[in-house]
Amino acid sequence: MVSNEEVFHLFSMPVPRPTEMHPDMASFSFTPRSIPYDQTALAVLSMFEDMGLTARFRINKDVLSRFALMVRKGYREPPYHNWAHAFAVAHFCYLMFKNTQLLNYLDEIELFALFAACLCHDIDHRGTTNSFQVASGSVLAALYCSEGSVMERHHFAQSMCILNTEGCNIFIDLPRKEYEKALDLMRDIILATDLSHHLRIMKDLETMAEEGYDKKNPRHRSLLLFLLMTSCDLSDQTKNWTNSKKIAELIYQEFFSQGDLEKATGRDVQEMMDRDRACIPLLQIDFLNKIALPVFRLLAKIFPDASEVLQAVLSNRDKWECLNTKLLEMNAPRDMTMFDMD
Ligand SMILES: Cc1nc2ccc(C(=O)NCC(C)C)cc2n2c(-c3cc(OC(C)(C)C)ccc3Cl)nnc12
Ligand SMILES: [Mg+2]
Ligand SMILES: [Zn+2]
Repeated sequence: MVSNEEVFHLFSMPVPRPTEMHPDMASFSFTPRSIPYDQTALAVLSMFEDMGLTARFRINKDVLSRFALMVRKGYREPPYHNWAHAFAVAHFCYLMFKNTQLLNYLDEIELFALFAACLCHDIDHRGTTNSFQVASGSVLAALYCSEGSVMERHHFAQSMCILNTEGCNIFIDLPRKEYEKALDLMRDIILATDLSHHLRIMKDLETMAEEGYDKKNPRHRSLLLFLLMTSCDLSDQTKNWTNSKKIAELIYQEFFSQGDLEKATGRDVQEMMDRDRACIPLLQIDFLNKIALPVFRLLAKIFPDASEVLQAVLSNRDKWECLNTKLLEMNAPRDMTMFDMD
């Protein structure tokens, strides 16, 4: 639980507009990681307000403050899957609202659920993968491995715990039907952040983009929410090269720590988790080409106003190609030491 002083301090402050917090907070090039940790809870309130969600759903300000502080507190501090990631993910959802006609595609309850899911989608992450949970026989695997998406089920369960905590339920004043819809959406959207779920629906996403989004088609509405969630989850790749390179550093710190654990327990290690074998530029080129770029190509096709983010990801992919070529020419080791290169 968060202290009453913390909550009072937050909800007693007048909520600034996002652009009063940072002049370019509503532009795609803005890096949300530049907002200091202790301003992020206020920034969450500010984005809720600016999207009209607080008014539309009569969200009580002290409930929203308690919710934001509880969610932030629900994150651990692994190198990548921490609160800064969740905040950056939610910020991209806000950017889509500010820079595209998002509410021509989704209705407000879907936006509300998507934004809340962005904030909660990795809560209590330990910096290890689903397969590591199963292989190490963790408590979470014992709880969820029969259904799959072990971590994502845990993230949703943790989110429900917060919503069921006294004074923290931001959906509480919704009529019953909207309340149930919001929680169903939260669940489906958080479960959709499992990479294997995303790979399973890629064909359907491409078909939807080909046919053209049809907001009367419930399947299209679900697919669009999943695409938006994945875009938000990958949005660090839509920023400048410095940000992109920094994120890779954090992700491989997490991956290599898992690899070290797997080596220590005599289990075989994937190359991308093995600090002695991984070639980070090649792995990033592969991930951007196979996973990130297809996502942002689809996003740009459905939301032409978001085309600039696709350009940014292409530019980052090209930077990794240049770096890889340079390292090959220098016949240099392509490990973490490469991070002090520009
Ligand atoms: C910069 C960047 N490099 C990555 C390199 C590799 C991988 C990875 O898991 N490779 C496994 C093989 C089987 C593909 C993920 C990476 N990654 C993610 C990410 C995305 C996730 O899932 C969604 C959002 C649904 C795609 C889930 C977890 C993570 Cl960490 N976010 N940023 C990155
Ligand atoms: Mg996740
Ligand atoms: Zn995530």
